[in-house]
Amino acid sequence: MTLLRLGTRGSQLALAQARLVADRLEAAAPGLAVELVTIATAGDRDQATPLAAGERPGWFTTAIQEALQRGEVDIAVHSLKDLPTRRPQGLVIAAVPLREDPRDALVSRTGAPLRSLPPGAVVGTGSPRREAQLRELRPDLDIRPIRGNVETRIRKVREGEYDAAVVALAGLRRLGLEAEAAEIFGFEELLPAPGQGALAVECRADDARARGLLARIDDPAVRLAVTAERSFLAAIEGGCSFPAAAYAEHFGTTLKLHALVASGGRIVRSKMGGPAETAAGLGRQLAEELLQRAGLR
Ligand SMILES: NCc1[nH]cc(CCC(=O)O)c1CC(=O)O
Repeated sequence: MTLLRLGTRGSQLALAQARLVADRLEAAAPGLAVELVTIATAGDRDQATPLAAGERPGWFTTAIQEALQRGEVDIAVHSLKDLPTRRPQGLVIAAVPLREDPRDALVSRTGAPLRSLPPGAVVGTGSPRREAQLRELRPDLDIRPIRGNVETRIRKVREGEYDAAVVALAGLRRLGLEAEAAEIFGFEELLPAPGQGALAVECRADDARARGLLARIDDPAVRLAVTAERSFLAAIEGGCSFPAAAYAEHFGTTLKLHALVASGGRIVRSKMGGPAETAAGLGRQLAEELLQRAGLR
């Protein structure tokens, strides 16, 4: 019996995701036992500061990466969309094992979809990406910051602090709360964050044992899709600090990357197709096009 220590946040969603990865690893490597080690991140310690995605890179991941670098755990599981595009020293993303449905969902107090919320309804989201797209769909809404894990946000809606909130469908599904979704948004309405719904498993670059084990649960198709999305994000971050969204769809051996940037109350959208193995280039090219069209280059 050999042991692998897995570092994870302690939220219900993080633990559900960590168990998914642990189960896959144990199934792929008979005789392996995976032990979950919970680690509190800055985002877990501070539940009050309004959180703008992208404003605090590493808020949910850095403490776990540091434990990995110190050798306190052997692997780390993250929601890929929380992982900054800037890579830390000595760590690799050795598996992108599975992706849940990447779409965003609306949770509302009365069960009403977005179009049926009353004028001026209070909608919770701390994400500038979600806010920009919601404003285009419903300019009358009162969009307010919301913090806390998925269950907390649902509770704040139920208790009437908000009429509705937008959350990742992946989070609802993994918590067994899919029935809470009043609406699931199409990509043309609310394009997700790069990497949404996907998991990333990191280990130390020089840990051959962990790399070998993680290679067994890597999904190359998911990896290519999120590579396109993250290379888009990295190129946008180099050019501006505006909200961005991206999702890469698979069609056999080709990828179709949908992306948008929001700037000055305006959303600029585009899409681009290409062979899956050109994923990184596809992301960079689409970022360049959008930055130019948005007048940011
Ligand atoms: N930082 C929040 C966060 N990070 C990952 C998820 C959900 C799972 C995922 O998107 O992969 C969420 C919650 C949400 O966006 O509603």
